[in-house]
Amino acid sequence: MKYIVGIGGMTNGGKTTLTNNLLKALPNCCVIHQDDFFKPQDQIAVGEDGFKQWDVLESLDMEAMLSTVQAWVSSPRKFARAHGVSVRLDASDTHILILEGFLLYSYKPLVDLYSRRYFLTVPYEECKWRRSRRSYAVPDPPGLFDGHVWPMYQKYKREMEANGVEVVYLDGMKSREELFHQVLEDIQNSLLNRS
Ligand SMILES: Nc1ncnc2c1ncn2[C@@H]1O[C@H](COP(=O)(O)OP(=O)(O)O)[C@@H](O)[C@H]1O
Ligand SMILES: O=C(O)c1ccc[n+]([C@@H]2O[C@H](COP(=O)([O-])O)[C@@H](O)[C@H]2O)c1
Ligand SMILES: [Mg+2]
Repeated sequence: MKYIVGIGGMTNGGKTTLTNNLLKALPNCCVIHQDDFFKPQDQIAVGEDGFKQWDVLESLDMEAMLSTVQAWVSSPRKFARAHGVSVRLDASDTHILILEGFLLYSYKPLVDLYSRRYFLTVPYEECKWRRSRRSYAVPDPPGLFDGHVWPMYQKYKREMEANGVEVVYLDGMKSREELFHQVLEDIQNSLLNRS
């Protein structure tokens, strides 16, 4: 069985942290990080607001991300080997792929592939505070959060809801451990129901 999990939601909701914890616990589990598909800086549009438009779908090479997902779908075993993930020979023939990122459910060719879509959120103030403590490959210029990051998050979330994309919302204010156990248990139950 092939099982694709989305760990989506807002920037600094805790997606990467949760994903790394799940990867250690789930057998035959590979990961694809959406952040690895940002286009080079010189291809990022500058908006009327003067900000580089990092937080839009067009800043990501989603075709390349889709090809990577298709490579896993066509042979999870080969994909795992190529990415240094050990495949348990004794385990049942279940293969799991985690897709992790902030715009997972806005790209049409991917949206129906998920077996389960999670969506992490924290309140505005917490998100802004966590973000202010992060250092990205390209540092945030002053005002980026309120001028670009937050409005784009709201826009894509609205669109996702308007399109009726079904997600399981997760409260990113819970502890790392609580979130890990909640999602691990949910995935395990969902896998049992399918087998
Ligand atoms: N459950 C949590 N509670 C408090 N802080 C968290 C939690 N999960 C992650 N963090 C912290 O929040 C920041 C963003 O986490 P990260 O996993 O990188 O988020 P994302 O990938 O969604 O941007 C990091 O400093 C991380 O240590
Ligand atoms: O990773 C990069 O190269 C990169 C370059 C510029 C900006 N980012 C930021 O990365 C954010 C998404 O990652 P994350 O972990 O915060 O969800 C998004 O809000 C972007 O503004 C990321
Ligand atoms: Mg991240």
